[in-house]
Amino acid sequence: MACFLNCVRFDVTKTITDKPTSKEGSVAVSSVTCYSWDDVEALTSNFSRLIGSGGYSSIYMARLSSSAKAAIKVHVSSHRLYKIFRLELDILLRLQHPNIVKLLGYFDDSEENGALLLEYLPQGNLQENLHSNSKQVLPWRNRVAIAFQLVQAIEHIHEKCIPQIVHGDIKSSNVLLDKNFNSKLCDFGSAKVGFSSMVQPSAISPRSRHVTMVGSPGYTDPHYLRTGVASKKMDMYGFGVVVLELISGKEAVSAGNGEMLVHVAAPLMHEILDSSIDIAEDSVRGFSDPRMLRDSIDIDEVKTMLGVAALCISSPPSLRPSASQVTETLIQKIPSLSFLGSGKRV
Ligand SMILES: Nc1ncnc2c1ncn2[C@@H]1O[C@H](COP(=O)(O)OP(=O)(O)OP(=O)(O)O)[C@@H](O)[C@H]1O
Repeated sequence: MACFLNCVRFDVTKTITDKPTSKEGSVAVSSVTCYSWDDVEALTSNFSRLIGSGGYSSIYMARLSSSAKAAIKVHVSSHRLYKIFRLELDILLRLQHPNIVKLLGYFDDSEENGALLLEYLPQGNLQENLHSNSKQVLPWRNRVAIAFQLVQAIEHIHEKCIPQIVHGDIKSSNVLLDKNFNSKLCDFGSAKVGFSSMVQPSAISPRSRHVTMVGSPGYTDPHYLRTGVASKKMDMYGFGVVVLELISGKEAVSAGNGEMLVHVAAPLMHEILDSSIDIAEDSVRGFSDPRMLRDSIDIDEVKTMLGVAALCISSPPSLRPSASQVTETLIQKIPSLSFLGSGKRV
């Protein structure tokens, strides 16, 4: 494949500096390198190590030097899917946050081929870490930290960058973990950009009225499925499901019987939202991941997390909390978050 337009070789670094302003008046700056296809082949040693795959892409290990690793997300070659690549590239160029995967560079032929060079997250995605037998059991305090960091990433895209962004596909396989199990949100290929709170889906065909769905089974907001209206609150629904996964260790959709976690959790969620009942410790323990050490779980923290999940998934969208409300709740009610540093935001 030829080297296109303004792409340069990786040994002649060309950086693009993007400076979107945030609501808080701070300036996000990202320096990103543009690569040729030859560079992509060289960085991946001819695509020798596949580290992940999704509906639209394959992700390969890349080596920037003998010690520095990265990941290259190569989008499926297609004129239609090129738009998804461009969307993800344009969004990642705007974002700089410790809990959002960092864009290091990209390849773009301006027609149908694109690749993103991303920071490498060695612990893989949260779904594998929670549900694969080959992984060590995540302790409770890591689970709380992952939820806290994820909601801060969501808060950033919803409330702190301009234009605001709805991710559109919050799920555990889109949460990556670094060597210390800090979480980073990835995969902005389903995102919606540039509106205040609600937007009609852009992909409604005028002839068929067919709505192109975003979201994944087990995580998709039923309100979105009914109305086709995407909003920040659909991200909060996905976040609620991830919190249930973190607490229970169960998959969003059971690989065994196909049952959805939100259905399994529904009776407990109703109990929690009924403020006249103080939920029993046995119910909390009964729902919690049995692989976690009994003594490592703080029942009050689990109750707080269950309460957050209940508000995110059981309420109508207008009553669901915003990401900043969840962040504040977690800071106030979960003292163990102090191990992240100041006890406030990381
Ligand atoms: N930067 C990275 N570091 C390590 N692994 C990664 C990285 N990016 C992606 N992966 C792995 O690849 C998987 C798929 O990535 P991603 O979700 O971005 O692809 P996708 O094609 O957009 O998938 P989807 O089908 O969810 O749309 C992730 O779940 C993860 O296991």
